[in-house]
Amino acid sequence: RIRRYKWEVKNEFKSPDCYRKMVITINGRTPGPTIRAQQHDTIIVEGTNSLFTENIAIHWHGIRQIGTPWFDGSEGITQCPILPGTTFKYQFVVDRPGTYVYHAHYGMQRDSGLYGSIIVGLPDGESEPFAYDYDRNISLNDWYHNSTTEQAVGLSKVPFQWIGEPQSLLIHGRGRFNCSSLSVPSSDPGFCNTTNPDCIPFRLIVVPGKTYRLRVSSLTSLSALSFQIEGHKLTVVEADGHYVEPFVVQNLFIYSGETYSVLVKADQDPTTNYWITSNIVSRPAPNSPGQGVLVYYPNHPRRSPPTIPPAAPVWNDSRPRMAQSQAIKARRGYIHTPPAVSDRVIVFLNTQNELNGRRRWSVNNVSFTHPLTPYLIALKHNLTHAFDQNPPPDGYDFLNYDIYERHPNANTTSSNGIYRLNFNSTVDVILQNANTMNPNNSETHPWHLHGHDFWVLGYGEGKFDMFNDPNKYNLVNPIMKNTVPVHPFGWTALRFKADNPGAWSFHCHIESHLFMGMGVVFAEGIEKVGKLPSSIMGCGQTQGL
Ligand SMILES: O=C1O[C@H]([C@@H](O)CO)C(O)=C1O
Repeated sequence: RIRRYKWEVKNEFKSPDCYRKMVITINGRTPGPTIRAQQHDTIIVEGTNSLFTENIAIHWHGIRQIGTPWFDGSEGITQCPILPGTTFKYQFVVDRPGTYVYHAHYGMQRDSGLYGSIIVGLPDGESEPFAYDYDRNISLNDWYHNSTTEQAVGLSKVPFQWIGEPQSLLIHGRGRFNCSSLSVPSSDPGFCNTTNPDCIPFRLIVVPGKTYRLRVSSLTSLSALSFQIEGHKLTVVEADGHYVEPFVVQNLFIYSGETYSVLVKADQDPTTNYWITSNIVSRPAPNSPGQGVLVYYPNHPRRSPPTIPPAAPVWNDSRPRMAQSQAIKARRGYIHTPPAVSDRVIVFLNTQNELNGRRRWSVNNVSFTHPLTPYLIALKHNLTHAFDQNPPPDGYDFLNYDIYERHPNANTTSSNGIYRLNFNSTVDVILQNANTMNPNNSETHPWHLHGHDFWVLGYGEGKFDMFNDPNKYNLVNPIMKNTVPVHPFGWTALRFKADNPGAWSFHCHIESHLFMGMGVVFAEGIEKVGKLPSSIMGCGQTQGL
């Protein structure tokens, strides 16, 4: 089946957390419309860019774009930007059931509210390996009051001006900023108003005794979150479109770019309502939690729970987060066994550095910059001057580097060179975390791979040991994912098959970190890429192709 969507992308004033701000909407909404489809359907989205002055590009996160690498939606990698006033048609097949997301992939535009969910069901007659009565969707986000452009200017200026922590957390597009905390109150009553209908808290109405499949996704700009429903256990059954061997948690840790399905049974005292909360972990965030309400039918939906919202986990204890990452295994009967060995091992040391006085993030001491000509087009048309032809390094100085200290060479290098992978080869990637430029500090980075799923072979603390740690890899039932955290001062090991012809971004899903250079590009099987559509052309050296 073909599912067609016509979207208009616009600037509008909205108050998702009661504070009025210019946002980017799709057909008047943020989050945008949910795409619902069945496995093997073709999705056609005709998106008109009605922004006044900004380009756009939309990435279909978790959809591998097999045979359509030009519709991945990553500006500068797979396409030229979509200019204001123009309409771009994305067309691709959703080849796997599961929970996915879409979002802007142009600069840090996702932060302005251009995001939504993609839900792919099984074909008729097939069923999931778990039972539930109702299917519901919750997207989580964090929210800033200044504009994406202001953030970008601060991040790229000397001295560096950090974006700071978000002003609020949104649950399905709604949050609650404390308007009375504004230092300069506005005379305009609509400017920050807790009675604004845009910021009515999210409510999930449940029927006592029924089981709900909640599809929880996070598209935060920065924050790692802990999600919980007061008094209710969450059974994790799906991660990034793959079935998980079920396990029960009180709170789900979720990183930007991840999706999960959890089963929740409405089995508590039905005479009251319960808090649904999101809290920031891994960073010392001063703000209040995201709050929604689980409403037991037929209680009044406006009735607040009688309790104080459940306490957040301690923000700086990474052990429970590491433990939950390690608990996620492929479900029995749905295991894709990884290749036993790999053809190439690439170790990515993640560091914070400076480049000509600017604060940057680097991978193996290379801070990524975008070329003007998208890689896919440059590679296919052999435009060898479009980007640096020298590949970045496959590793770093393992023996001597101290991950618990600041990078000794504060001045990093920058490049737009890429990693060329042999087609159909098996590649291992070890993400190695380290100290930032601040003493005794290491952050959490969710890394997202376009165009593929990878097996998560293991996580560890400290410096990855090339000789011993590979012996501990899980080759029996590793989960496949497209986004994975690397925990503070830790490492994460992945394996994937370079079997999807195209050019694919692999990057930290924190908007500001990617903007500051925390990403790489993989290319494989370019000779197998079909004829590129002319709609992706127009920028850099692609004019006239
Ligand atoms: O990129 C970042 O910069 C700041 C901080 O390191 C600046 O000192 C921070 O918390 C980041 O994640």
